[in-house]
Amino acid sequence: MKHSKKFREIWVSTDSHMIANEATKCGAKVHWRSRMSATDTASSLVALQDFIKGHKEFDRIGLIQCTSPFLAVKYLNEAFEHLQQGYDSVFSVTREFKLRWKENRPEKTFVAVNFDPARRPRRQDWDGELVENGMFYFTRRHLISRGLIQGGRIGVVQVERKDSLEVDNPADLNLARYQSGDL
Ligand SMILES: CC(=O)N[C@H]1[C@H]([C@H](O)[C@H](O)CO)O[C@](O)(C(=O)O)C[C@@H]1O
Repeated sequence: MKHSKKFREIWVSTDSHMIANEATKCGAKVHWRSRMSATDTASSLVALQDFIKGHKEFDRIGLIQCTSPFLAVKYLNEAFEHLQQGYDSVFSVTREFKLRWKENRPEKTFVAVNFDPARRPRRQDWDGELVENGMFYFTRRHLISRGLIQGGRIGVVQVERKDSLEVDNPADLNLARYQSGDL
């Protein structure tokens, strides 16, 4: 984020003194989360709503999730270009080539969701699908106030598969360590 030199201010939203200390050491400002937005089940939207309540000065806000360790400046630069072109919200996605199936209950039968089994696509013949990878979300204050992270004119930044890992459990953390050469 710092290396992109595009942010007016960088804030870390937390209720932890340890994280706040680290943030300050790195030159970020600290937003102390309200109790309601610092629970295990609070969504990012709730955290954003909590942030804008205390910071009326920002119209555009970028939420960078620390669970995406392979964030790169090139992706942020692309997001900024989109914002300059007039997009209201821009978020990160990865192109996936997954054939998805849905379970019918209670019959326990299955139907294809995103392809026709009679005409199974090959990756090479298919554009695939854009899937959120949780790396970042740029948005506007008025959208957050309305309970939206994505809205208005919506744009995306495509992140390479190798950079799109999201850490959600200990196995992901091991993978991230392995990928970054820490293991
Ligand atoms: C901005 C946003 O909505 N963040 C949400 C993310 C993203 O949906 C996910 O990272 C996309 O891959 O998921 C959670 O962490 C989750 O479900 O555990 C909840 C969090 O509120």
